[in-house]
Amino acid sequence: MSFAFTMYRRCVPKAAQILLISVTWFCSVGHTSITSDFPRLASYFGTKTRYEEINPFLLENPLLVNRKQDLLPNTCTPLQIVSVIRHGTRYPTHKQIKKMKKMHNLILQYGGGSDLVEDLRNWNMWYEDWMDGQLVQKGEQDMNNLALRLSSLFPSLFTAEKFKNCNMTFLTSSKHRCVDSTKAFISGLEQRFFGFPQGSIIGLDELICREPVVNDTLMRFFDHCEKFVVQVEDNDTAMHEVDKFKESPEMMKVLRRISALLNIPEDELNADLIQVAFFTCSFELAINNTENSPWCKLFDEEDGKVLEYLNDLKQYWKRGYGFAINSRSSCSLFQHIFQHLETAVAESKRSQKVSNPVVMQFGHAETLLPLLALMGLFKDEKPLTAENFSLQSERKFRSGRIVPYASNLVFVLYHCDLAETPEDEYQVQMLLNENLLPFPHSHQSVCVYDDLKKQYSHLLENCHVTEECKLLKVGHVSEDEL
Ligand SMILES: O=P(O)(O)O[C@H]1[C@H](OP(=O)(O)O)[C@@H](OP(=O)(O)O)[C@H](O)[C@@H](O)[C@H]1OP(=O)(O)O
Repeated sequence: MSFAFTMYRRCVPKAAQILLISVTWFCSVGHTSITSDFPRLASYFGTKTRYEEINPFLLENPLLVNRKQDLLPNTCTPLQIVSVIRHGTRYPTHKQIKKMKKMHNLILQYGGGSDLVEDLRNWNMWYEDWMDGQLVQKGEQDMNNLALRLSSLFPSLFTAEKFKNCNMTFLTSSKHRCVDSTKAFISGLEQRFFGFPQGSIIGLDELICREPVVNDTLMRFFDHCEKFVVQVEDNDTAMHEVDKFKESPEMMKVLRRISALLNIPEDELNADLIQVAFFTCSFELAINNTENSPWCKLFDEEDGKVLEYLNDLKQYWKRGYGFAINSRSSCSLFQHIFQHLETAVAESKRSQKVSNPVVMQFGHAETLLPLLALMGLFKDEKPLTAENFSLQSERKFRSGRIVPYASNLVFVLYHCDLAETPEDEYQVQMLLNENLLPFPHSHQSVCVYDDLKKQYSHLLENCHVTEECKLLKVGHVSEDEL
């Protein structure tokens, strides 16, 4: 058995882990000078965070792939990748645009007395209702570049031949931003394989499978889960902790500061309007790359932390660990991923070609977060509540680190030639946003496929989404849901 393979055998021995950590540390430290000039607020935008905050070197070179050294050695061949990807950068939703207009009008009505207020008064409110969450041009680039980077990270999987032979699957949620993201991703692949320019409509007749396939049952499972819809989505009391934090001392402090800065009476403002002002700063940066928007000058770093927590509370209670049904509703997607892996392993054992080596599935933050929670990732010891903002300052559940725009969870299945036993031949790694993601049960970055199946047998065998989503009785969510 080779030294390299021994190092990675089973759930990677300690020495290799230290090596991996050192490589990761070196990479991130090596890039601190690039990030130092960026607005500090940009790391507090939660789900409105641009992808480059996670991998800052992409600001310099959006096609740079620097993770090759983290993957399994050459004695292991990638057989398949199965991914769940959030759409790229998008416009604000209609709901947020409405709030933006209200906030800007308040500044026009009351504001005065400082250069900052003057800048905000002169700011052009260019967001319009029709934009409603649609993918922006930067979002297309996000996807195009992601396709180029992933295909260069796994060149043996992303080949022109597999593409032409329809051995790649592209599933998407029905929302515009996801369909357009899928198309932009496919266009990135075409660019790689055939040299088409980005966004080109020139096609090859034989490329019948270049159209995304809409599958809301998988990518918008939350809409199809009655228990989730009734007990969480449509339940006014489910976001209790979020609503409470909107009235918290931390939030009130931010509100009072903004009220004084803008000369707007405190009772004209509320947490939603403060939050939308902060989001406007995020949209200006993510969509237009504007680093000096007057909206950003309203906030200091402490405000950023409070507003990030407000967003994280929503994600936690609506999509994360807050209620069990949030993650249980994603069982079918989880099982679907494993069905792909299982088929690939079976085909490989029969010495057949893997029929579906590339599976790309495009959805939302609300697709990815429940899935990650189902797998036990980013789980803090204590729940996120309105009262524990300070206690949670080092929390794992930071949506901006987990599900920024274009975030992606990738399962990579390998066949390893030098395995000691037949079971050890198949190994899995996970990447989140192109960085190795340790498995929660072992904290290791590689796992034998059979071990992984055992680890998640309770989800693979005992989670039946029709049962999980059945609404037994209408009413409040019980405490044991926590
Ligand atoms: O606060 P907004 O209106 O932007 O909320 C969006 C969701 O955005 P997010 O909370 O994740 O920042 C959006 O998720 P996305 O992944 O598609 O961006 C979600 O699909 C949409 O329904 C909005 O949720 P809402 O809170 O139900 O309005």
